[in-house]
Amino acid sequence: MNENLNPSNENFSNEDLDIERALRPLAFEDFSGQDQVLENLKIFVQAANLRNEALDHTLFHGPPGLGKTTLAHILANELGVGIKVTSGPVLDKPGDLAGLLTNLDDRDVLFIDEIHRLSPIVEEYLYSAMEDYKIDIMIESGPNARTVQINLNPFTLVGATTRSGLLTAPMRARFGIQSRLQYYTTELLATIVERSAHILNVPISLEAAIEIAGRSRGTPRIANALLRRVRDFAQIKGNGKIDIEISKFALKALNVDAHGLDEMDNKILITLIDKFKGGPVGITTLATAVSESAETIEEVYEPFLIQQGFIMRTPRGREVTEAAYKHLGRIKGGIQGGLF
Ligand SMILES: Nc1ncnc2c1ncn2[C@@H]1O[C@H](COP(=O)(O)OP(=O)(O)OP(=O)(O)O)[C@@H](O)[C@H]1O
Ligand SMILES: [Mg+2]
Repeated sequence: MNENLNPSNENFSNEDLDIERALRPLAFEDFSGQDQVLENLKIFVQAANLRNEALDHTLFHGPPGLGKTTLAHILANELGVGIKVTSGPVLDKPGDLAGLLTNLDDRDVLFIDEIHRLSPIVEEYLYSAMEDYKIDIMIESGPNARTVQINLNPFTLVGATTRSGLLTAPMRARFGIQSRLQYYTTELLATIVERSAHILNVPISLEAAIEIAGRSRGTPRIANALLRRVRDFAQIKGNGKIDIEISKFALKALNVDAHGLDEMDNKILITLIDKFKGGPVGITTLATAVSESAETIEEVYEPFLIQQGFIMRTPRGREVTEAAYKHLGRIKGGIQGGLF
């Protein structure tokens, strides 16, 4: 799993990751939001269960912390099967993959996180496993070396990626089900915060849940992380209950952006304003200016900035909006927009 590699949770401790696991929904019923995705998955799972077949290979893509790993585990639970978990960078030899594949029981889920980071040899090896549930295995070595074909149990590959643009076309084509996860609304995140508070056994007011939700960058993982930090403040500085006052106090002390924007979000907006007079500017130029890859900006950062109305995509490139100037306390056509 890539829990330590993505921008939204790099500062989390091990304890945080344990709690994150405890807060993870285990069934369709506990999972809020992503309605369209969920409706479809429920039907596909029901049909697969009815026919006693493996679910079609399923790809989840979308920004970090929106529920891809969670959904992979939910799928296995709802199919009533086992799950084996690995990730693209870990699987560096076809032999590793063969070991996993031959140990799958009928209809099991194999979850490959960061599937865009599979090595080309491993990826190619996966193709026949996905398509025909067959793999070639090399036995013996030297002059007696030969390959034998092994039949696998029918299984479901669940892939997750934050960077679907980096998936090869043949890989993508082998997923019968492909779902893109979207950012969550504040209302939805507030219900997730309330559910998590309930699990953590800490009382919270609706107003406080909404306040925390609104600063969570549309992302359940961030909402849960903020909730845990606010809970610390409530226990040490307050009376243990999370109300709006202690929430505001804690979020201010934590230096959380009013919209939950992270460092890179703000860097992108500030760069657009200060270096490019607010744009429009091409994505590659912008990417170079903020030292990030164009694909990451397009897939991880930009969708949220667009959804929040801070950036517009125009035919000539990316442009900041009035709201971005306001958010950063800048004046449009300020110093940089003057004479020069
Ligand atoms: N719809 C949801 N309802 C409740 N909690 C959720 C939901 N989606 C995600 N979460 C919570 O957010 C946390 C992060 O979700 P998850 O690990 O599934 O994200 P991810 O998309 O796999 O992220 P990454 O790309 O970083 O791997 C989970 O531990 C879970 O508690
Ligand atoms: Mg994940």
